Amino acid sequence: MVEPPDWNPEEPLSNAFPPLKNDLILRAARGEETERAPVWVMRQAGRYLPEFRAVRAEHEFFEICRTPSLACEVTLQPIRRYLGLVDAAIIFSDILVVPQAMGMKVLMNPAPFFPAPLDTPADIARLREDVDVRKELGYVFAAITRTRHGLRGEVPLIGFCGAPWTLLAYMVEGGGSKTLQKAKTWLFRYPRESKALLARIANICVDFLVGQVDAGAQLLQVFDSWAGELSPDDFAEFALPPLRQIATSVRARLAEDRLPAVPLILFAKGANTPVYLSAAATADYDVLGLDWCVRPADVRTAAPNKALQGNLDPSRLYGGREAIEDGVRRMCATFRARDSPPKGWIANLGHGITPGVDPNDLRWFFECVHKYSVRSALP
Ligand SMILES: Cc1c2[nH]c(c1CCC(=O)O)Cc1[nH]c(c(CCC(=O)O)c1C)Cc1[nH]c(c(CCC(=O)O)c1C)Cc1[nH]c(c(C)c1CCC(=O)O)C2
Repeated sequence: MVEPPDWNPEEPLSNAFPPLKNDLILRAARGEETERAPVWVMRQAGRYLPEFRAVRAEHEFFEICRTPSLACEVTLQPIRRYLGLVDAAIIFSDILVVPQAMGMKVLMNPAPFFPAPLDTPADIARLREDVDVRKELGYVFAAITRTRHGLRGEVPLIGFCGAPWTLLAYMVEGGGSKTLQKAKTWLFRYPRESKALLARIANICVDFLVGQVDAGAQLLQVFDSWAGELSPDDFAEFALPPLRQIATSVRARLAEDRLPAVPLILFAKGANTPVYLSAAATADYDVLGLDWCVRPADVRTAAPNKALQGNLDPSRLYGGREAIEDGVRRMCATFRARDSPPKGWIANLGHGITPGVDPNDLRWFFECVHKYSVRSALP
């Protein structure tokens, strides 16, 4: 493990942060209709940015995650570049730091790789029994506190974690997978053990998310990247209970610890159709993230009390200025349709930005959102 040279675990977390200058995303997340849509993009600190690639050329992926000064630097890169255009920062880290905290080895070369995945439930014995989240993941908290100061109040800082189902899938598959055959074998062959492990992961996520708020995170997002690989019934049986557990417990713990009641975002990729969304809407998240395979008008009735986030196809950013402008115009018109009830909307892509996008095209995406998400700009 790389020892973070600039982080003293004994150092108290300072929470005297600079005052926030832009609260657009916080208002939208709470369900308010805003003067224009706040906008950020998933993976906005990433390989499409030359300044990120320059840092990556010098440091390993998890070394950046574990070194607060580096994590802070790459989190700030897109904020600096797009100042005045982007409305939130997301802390640089990865969802796979939680399996690491549970005692699993995870490499990134360049995709995630677990040298010793969980083959059968007997392997659960290899996991750390009690995870001291502050000890294992305190470097994320230190990075958040440092970044909150570094942001100087320009935009709010988002903390995040992976959802238990997506994390279990990585821990069992040992990396990415097209079919999730091993992870699904677990769910269907060992449902009891799977549910127990999902609940155990959820408990760690709760400590991790509460710690991130304590350190300075102003919104939280849970990424369930593989939610849509489950049938609606299996989603409801396996993925949803730990997602509910996370939202309910995080809110209770924040209140107990007198921490800010930050908005919670759930991005359950692929779990987009009304049947999934009406289930997801029963969990206590403020915002539901959408991928690009659904029209907002079709889901408003399934989740009437939720703000929405999304949902331009990230590949549109490869299509040039006209394709981006057309896509954003249409996205704004559908999220802001006159006959839809006014409700919070956070503009975003429908999944993470991909390597190879021209950073100037992302700038154009932001500019188009600023232009077309103003209600009066629409026909
Ligand atoms: C599934 C998942 C992972 N990580 C994450 C998810 C959920 C979102 C999603 O579905 O995309 C979440 C994530 N990963 C990263 C962030 C940082 C914050 C941000 O800018 O959004 C966040 C929020 C950095 C990263 N995480 C990773 C990179 C690129 C790796 C590199 O720098 O070499 C970055 C910037 C690597 C990573 N990490 C992961 C994969 C599958 C990969 C490799 C493939 C890929 O890049 O998409 C696991």
